[in-house]
Amino acid sequence: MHSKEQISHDEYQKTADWLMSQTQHRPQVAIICGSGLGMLADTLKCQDSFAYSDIPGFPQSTVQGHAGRLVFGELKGKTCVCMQGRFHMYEGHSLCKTTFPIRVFKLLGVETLIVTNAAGSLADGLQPGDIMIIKDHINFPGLVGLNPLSGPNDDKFGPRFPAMSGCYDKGLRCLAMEIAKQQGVAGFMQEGVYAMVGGPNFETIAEARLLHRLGVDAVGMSTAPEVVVATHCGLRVFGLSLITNKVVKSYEDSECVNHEGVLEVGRLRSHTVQQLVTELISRMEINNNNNTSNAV
Ligand SMILES: O=P(O)(O)O[C@@H]1C[C@H](O)[C@@H](CO)O1
Ligand SMILES: Nc1nc2[nH]cnc2c(=O)[nH]1
Repeated sequence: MHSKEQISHDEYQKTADWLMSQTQHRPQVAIICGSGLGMLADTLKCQDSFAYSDIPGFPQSTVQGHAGRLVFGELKGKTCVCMQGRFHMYEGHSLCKTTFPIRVFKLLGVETLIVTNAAGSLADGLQPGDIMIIKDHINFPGLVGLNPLSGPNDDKFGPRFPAMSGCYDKGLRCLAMEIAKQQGVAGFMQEGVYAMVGGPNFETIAEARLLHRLGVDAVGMSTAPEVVVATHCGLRVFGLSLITNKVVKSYEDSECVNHEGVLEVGRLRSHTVQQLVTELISRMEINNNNNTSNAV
């Protein structure tokens, strides 16, 4: 079911054209807010915002903690667009739909994508409340063919066989670490590998042990398809996971993860994430060669 649906170039373009007719903002940076991290959009000045239900072609967000609004605005001299709420495979969306906004952003002239998510930690050194800069990912659905790029390739967006090594920009990762040190939060920040699983259930103990043995530092239910599509169309990507819980790996452990707890940690750490992302956007250099006039 997931690989069959195709979205034509015209459909992405129609949505981009509609947005450009509704706002003067021409974003350079797009931000996707993970569960409980929607407040990132509040930092934008001179906002124009649109409910997903009002945007032609946009899917609808159905998850608690994902408001379902696209917010445009200015942040530290950069024009940004922020998704307050993302789309997950487990909601029943096709992977093309979950990643629909990414190609629209490309057509709007976006150059850099910042993805955030809530994730459970497998690494012993990552505690709830820690922030993991995503160094790389394992896209489990992608490994078995559930990939938003399946089906005929749209050459206007990118190549048939895109490379994914280096898809999380090293320069931005280093800059984020430097900022964390300056902001005094480096003690609870480290780089790691994120793995996407399909969800919506959390992991069994045996699954958690498997992921741990495979070298996964944090696990969640999103992000990888967005990053695959962004990398395919040439966007620079920065990603971070807010660790909201430890994934239970022991049969002796009676703790149980739940979505409310995930949202709560998001709220507790929201200010830190906001400050980090704001400073990163302020200090990142933008290559202004990806404006709407030469976007594919
Ligand atoms: O949108 P993200 O990846 O932040 O959401 C995570 C994964 C599930 O959707 C949810 C579980 O609580 O949080
Ligand atoms: N799969 C998964 N997703 C999460 N999102 C937040 N915490 C978790 C978790 O423990 N597992």
